Amino acid sequence: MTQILDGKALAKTIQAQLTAKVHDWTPQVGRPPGLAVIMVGDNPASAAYVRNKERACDRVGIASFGQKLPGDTPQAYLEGLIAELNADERVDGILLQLPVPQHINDVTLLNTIDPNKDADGLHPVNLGRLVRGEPGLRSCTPLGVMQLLHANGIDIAGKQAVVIGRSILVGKPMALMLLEANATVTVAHSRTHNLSALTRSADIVVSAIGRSHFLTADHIQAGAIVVDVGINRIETSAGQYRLVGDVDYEAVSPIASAITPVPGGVGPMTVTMLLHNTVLSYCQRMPALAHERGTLLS
Ligand SMILES: Nc1nc(=O)c2c([nH]1)NC[C@@H]1CN(c3ccc(C(=O)N[C@@H](CCC(=O)O)C(=O)O)cc3)C=[N+]21
Ligand SMILES: [Mg+2]
Repeated sequence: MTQILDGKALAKTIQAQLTAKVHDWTPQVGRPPGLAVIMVGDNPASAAYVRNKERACDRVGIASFGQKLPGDTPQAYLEGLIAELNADERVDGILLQLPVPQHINDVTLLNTIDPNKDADGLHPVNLGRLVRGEPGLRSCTPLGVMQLLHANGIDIAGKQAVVIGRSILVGKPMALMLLEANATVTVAHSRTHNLSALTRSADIVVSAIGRSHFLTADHIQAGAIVVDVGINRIETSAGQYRLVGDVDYEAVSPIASAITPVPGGVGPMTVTMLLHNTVLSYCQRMPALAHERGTLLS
């Protein structure tokens, strides 16, 4: 029997734990944790994600300081806004929703976010902490994948893991987290030769490429663990949109020993780890909660 790695269910459990802690801590601190999501332009997929994130904040008791800005907002305005949010005591987490419009330099902006409020874990300081194996804020999607594997009792140490995709948001931090958990990690990407031979030798395959039905039965060895980070919208024959991952689920799931569905796998975990990072940052910034640090995901 293939184990379905149910991200929706785990997200619900972790969000309930976070809710209880936020409920206890808000009176102690005198304010709830706060998250500011900055969205520039009106990409409909981004708008849907941002709405999801705000609804999840509401459920958990995190205050939202969302900013939806027009697509022609100047770089200097965004730098000023981030400086304000860095200085705002009510804000524990800041996230710049990606992608941003062409005229915006996202790297420059991400580098101006206070590393201790960097809810996405994309600041060089937090990436450096991850490389060194130090505690810090970590990229939400790979952190969510690690939680999902851990909560389902999947042993990582000594396994061959192949991560497909090398983005700074997913592929690179994913490889580092698997390495930290003692996997033997290979990072594959669009220039990799003979990908299917490589993935067929893997015990764990994480796909983060963004192409629907890319990973087929030919790519997977029997008993492998398959994690699908892809979020692709495809048009159905009825003219509607359906969310699918990178993995041909029907073909791959009978071969795998464990697999994440899309939707309901990695996506809900990403949102939950964003909430987690915001609460972690709150905990680390508030002296009243000093004794609680390190208890969050245990
Ligand atoms: N700075 C930044 N950080 C991000 O973490 C970030 C980003 N920019 N830009 C876009 C991607 C995408 N992303 C998702 C979050 C939740 C779901 C999610 O909740 N998915 C649900 C379904 C959602 C639906 O039905 O539309 C699921 O898979 O079950 C998906 C994708 C975060 N991203
Ligand atoms: Mg890539």
